[in-house]
Amino acid sequence: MSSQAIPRATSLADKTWGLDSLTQARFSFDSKTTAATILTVVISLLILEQIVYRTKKAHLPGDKWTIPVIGKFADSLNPTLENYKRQWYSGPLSCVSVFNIFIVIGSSNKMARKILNSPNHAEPCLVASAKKVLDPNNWVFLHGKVHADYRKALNVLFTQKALSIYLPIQERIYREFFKEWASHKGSRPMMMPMRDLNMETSLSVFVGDYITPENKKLVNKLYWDITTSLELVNFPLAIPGTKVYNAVKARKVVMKYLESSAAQSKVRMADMQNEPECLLDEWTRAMILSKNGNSEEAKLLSREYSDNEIAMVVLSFLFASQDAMSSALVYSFQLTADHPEILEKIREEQMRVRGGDLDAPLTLDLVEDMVYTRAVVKEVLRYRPPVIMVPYLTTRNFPITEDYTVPKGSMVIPAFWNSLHDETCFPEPDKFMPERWLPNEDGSEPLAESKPQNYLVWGSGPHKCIGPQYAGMHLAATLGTASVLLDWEHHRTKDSDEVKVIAAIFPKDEFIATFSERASQ
Ligand code: HEM
Repeated sequence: MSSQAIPRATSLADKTWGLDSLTQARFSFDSKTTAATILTVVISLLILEQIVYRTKKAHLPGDKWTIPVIGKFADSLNPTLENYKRQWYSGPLSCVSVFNIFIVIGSSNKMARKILNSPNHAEPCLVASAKKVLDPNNWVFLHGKVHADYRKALNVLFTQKALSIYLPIQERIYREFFKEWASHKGSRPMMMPMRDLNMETSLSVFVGDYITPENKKLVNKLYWDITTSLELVNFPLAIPGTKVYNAVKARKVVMKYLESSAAQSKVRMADMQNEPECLLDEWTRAMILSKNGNSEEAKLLSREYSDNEIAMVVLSFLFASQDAMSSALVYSFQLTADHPEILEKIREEQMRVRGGDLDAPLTLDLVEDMVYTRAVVKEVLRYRPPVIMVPYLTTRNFPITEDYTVPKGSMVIPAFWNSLHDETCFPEPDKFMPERWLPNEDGSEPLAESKPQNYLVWGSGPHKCIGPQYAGMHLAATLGTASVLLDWEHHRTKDSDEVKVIAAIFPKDEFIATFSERASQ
């Protein structure tokens, strides 16, 4: 090897140390020594990496050694439910390392809730790339009182009054999409068409007509770049060509549309003659009305939220809801196709609550009456929870149990699967059984409701999901309406029961199905 990389002082003209003699030092290059030095440094770093990993791991289950530098990166590129389950059932706490990020997973109900409810020790980081992708200033990264105040102000967007404005918008979109699904010749993977239905519904509910139909399509397309970049661990640098780079670019464009919508809504709602027609309108009107109010909520709302702040909230709603809702929708249709007797019961209930009138507009009361359909939705979310875990980051050493402290700067991940498959309240947990959510014959609460702390579908603690009412209404209304308008057939493949993870979980074959209008129509 001829390259001479590291200059080494090999002799001095005289043996006295000083600036003069130093400048006279003759440097020569010794390639063997250079190679040896590099090798020593590399080996030392690799040994150090293992020592640090072993020290952090302590007695937790997990690999004894970590793969140098990349750790379990290969697994995180191709996550499978089987691999995850192996990890979750290896102990209430277990660990892995990916790109030298030390990750502790809390899979028992106690550990998962402890992580979610310890805001002084851990805060959500969503996924490693989330701050870059969503903008570090996004409200979801706030903490403590500022965050709690923000949430209180946002509650106005999910009141019964607000939800009743959203429902007709949703129903109009379902019916349009169902027509398209039924007119499609032959079977196809339904994950993307169902994602499109969700995106169209979310955008129309959130920003109404402030974004044109063409631009909604563009936002939908751009948002896919955001979704695919939100892997648990991504290539760490946002350099051109990487998913994170594309996602940041997409977010900037999406934000422009959302900011413009917020500005238009403020103007339209300032005129009291105009009625609120979407979530943005609910917010901007509430801001105007609360200017003179004295309640705590009025004070929180009366602050002037900028177009940028409002747009970031809507972006966070899209981020938080889009993939989880698409996952829930896909599994709702797949599981009901695989269990025709359950679909039949949904149909019976839908015909009953709608009084046989399939054109009657949906109302919140009607959705409330759909007891069985809502039990199906609850079971879909338990059986295939869209969000299987939520990454948090420790902000200081976190003594999570008496004998283990998660080091500061580690990722700490509550995993929900074990809680939702706990046979003490969900007997035969791997069976899809909506009946488990219905009251017992004597009217008492079913066993499934006996440990509400186990139902971690929406998380827990200060960052618990803000949209369960909206999500539950959307899922029951979509499935219920589809059940009376459509027939659908699932074309099962060997991958139908396998799971892939794209932020949320989906059937690996993306649910291949055929839809047709119901013969009785
Ligand atoms: C089936 C649908 C959904 C599921 C399974 C789901 C699940 C979750 C989970 C597990 C979390 C993390 C909770 C935690 O850290 O403790 C979360 C947070 C959140 N979700 Fe949802 N979600 C859904 C739909 C929605 C919808 C429709 C919206 C808004 C319209 C929404 C808005 C949010 C927001 C804003 C947060 C962050 C809250 C905060 O940091 O304070 N989600 N969701």
